[in-house]
Amino acid sequence: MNEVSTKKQLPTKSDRHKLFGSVDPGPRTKPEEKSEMVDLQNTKKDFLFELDAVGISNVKHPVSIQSGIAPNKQSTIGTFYFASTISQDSKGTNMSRFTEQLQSYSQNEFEVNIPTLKKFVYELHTRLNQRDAELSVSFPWFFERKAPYTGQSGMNHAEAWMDVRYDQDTGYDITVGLTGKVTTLCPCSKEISEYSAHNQRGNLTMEVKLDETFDDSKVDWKEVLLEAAESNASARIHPVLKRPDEKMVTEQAFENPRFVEDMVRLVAADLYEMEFVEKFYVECVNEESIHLHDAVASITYDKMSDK
Ligand SMILES: Nc1nc2c(ncn2[C@@H]2O[C@H](COP(=O)(O)OP(=O)(O)OP(=O)(O)O)[C@@H](O)[C@H]2O)c(=O)[nH]1
Repeated sequence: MNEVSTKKQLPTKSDRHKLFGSVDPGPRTKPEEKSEMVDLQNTKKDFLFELDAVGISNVKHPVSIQSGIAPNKQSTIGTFYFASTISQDSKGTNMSRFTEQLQSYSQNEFEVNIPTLKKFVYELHTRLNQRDAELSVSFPWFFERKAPYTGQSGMNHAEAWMDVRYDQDTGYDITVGLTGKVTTLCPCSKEISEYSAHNQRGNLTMEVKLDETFDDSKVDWKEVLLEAAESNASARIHPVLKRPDEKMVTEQAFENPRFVEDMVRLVAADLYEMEFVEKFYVECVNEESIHLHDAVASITYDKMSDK
């Protein structure tokens, strides 16, 4: 017996598009050459207010970073924000210039470090014809971590970011930050219980304004901030722990109980002692294991005015 073919005979692709609502192009009345197009963005009038910032955000781009901890050079994904102020008499910024500028840095691997980002924002302010320009980039930073007893290693990561501004009147302003995770063991629980103590994963966020002499080819600020968080915690977090390691971190956490307030104050003290830090913000958010909610504490401190 012959098989009956059941294959559908479909309309052509262009007929299918029409079937689903596509229409032929209408008459063309507006110019297609750039030189003849209206340039709304560059209209000059009194537009009522100057704006603090106009730009683009959530721009993903591959970048490379240097790290004080292995792997010392790594590729990662940067999420960028670019902006500048605009004057009261400018209708809009030229948004294509932000991504044009980014593309000009991507020809060779875009290594995000302080000198490169300073050069980037300086050129951006010139390209935009504005008195300032700002760039923020955040990225996952990976670092090798060895287990405390067996030395078995694995890869941890933290979220890091850099914010670099240039203003032709005031110069550069550089802020860096990091959110790292730590173990915290509750001091209250330890104190009141016959045995054990609940503990949680703490998210430590530090943001610092760097002084202008800071040289990121000599000091890795990511490593320094991570150490400030971890060295003050109940215990560090590890990707690989064998039993002798687990025993060590469990006992270490019990020997070093911390409230969120303790974490913030201890990390603040470390940042206060760092010569290259001018201002800082520290926040600890503990994902409580005995609650559905988190415990939080934070501090903002300006070392220049000592408050
Ligand atoms: N200012 C402004 N631009 C927008 C907005 N939304 C989209 N655009 C952008 O407008 C851009 C095109 O404008 P411009 O960058 O000024 O283009 P252009 O005038 O050809 O650029 P230049 O040659 O550098 O002057 C596109 O990249 C769009 O992303 C908005 O809300 N405000």
